[in-house]
Amino acid sequence: MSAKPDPIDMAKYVSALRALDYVQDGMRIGLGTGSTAAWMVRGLGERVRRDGLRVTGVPTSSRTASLARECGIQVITLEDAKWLDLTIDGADEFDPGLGLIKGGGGALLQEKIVATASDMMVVITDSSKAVDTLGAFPLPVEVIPFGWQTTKALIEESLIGMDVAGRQVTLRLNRDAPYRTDEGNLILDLHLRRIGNARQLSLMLNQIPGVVENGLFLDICDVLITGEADGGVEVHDGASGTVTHERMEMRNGGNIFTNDAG
Ligand SMILES: O=C[C@H](O)[C@H](O)[C@H](O)COP(=O)(O)O
Repeated sequence: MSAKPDPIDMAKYVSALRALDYVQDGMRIGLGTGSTAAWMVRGLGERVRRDGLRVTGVPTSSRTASLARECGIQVITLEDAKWLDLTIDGADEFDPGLGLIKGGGGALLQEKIVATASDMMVVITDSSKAVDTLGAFPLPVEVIPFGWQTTKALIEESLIGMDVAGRQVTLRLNRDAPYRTDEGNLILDLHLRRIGNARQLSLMLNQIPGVVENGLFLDICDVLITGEADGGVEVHDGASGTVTHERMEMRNGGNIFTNDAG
């Protein structure tokens, strides 16, 4: 890192660097998408270049693929890798049970496929994304373009029976045009405000013809790392339920964090 980032970026950087402790030589790693995951990709690239770490990466978006290559990480497809040791990715929102909303950057489909094909998923976040109940962040749903307005109407109708606090559904735009995912699909954002039963909602959404996938990641995250701008980091292990607090000490004028666990 050449310049000190702003506090939110610092928190993202801290969590990303802590997540690299899970990386071992020879691993096949799912590379997430978004600003937090980008710090992880840069950090991983540094270890490849500096330490000779040998890993292969399966990116979850074309953006991450470009960044990984720039950083000197060997990129392979999921078809070639077939199964992964570890995925490290960000999230838009997380609850105390490690349920997530993802897809704010439009990469939820590849992210869910890659995370599900991994022995372990480590999620890197900052505390601004913590919620008691999911739903404050609009839930992204990827739909195919064919008949998308019908799909949207079916989603709206199905939401009537759901335990949610809002029911507005909007088409995601990129400037004035519909946003397109890497797969050429569209994103509908569901403004639900509070999701009472995430599991039921996820099942309902994925049963609607035209829906490809939704951004609820349930029972997928194994470890959630929450960074703070001052170098503090909380590591929540889903399997054991333990939550540990550590401190990443800055060295070299804030350019390198090391883990002085305490
Ligand atoms: O589609 C995007 C991904 O789900 C991201 O992981 C998520 O939006 C978090 O992104 P960021 O780290 O930029 O907040």
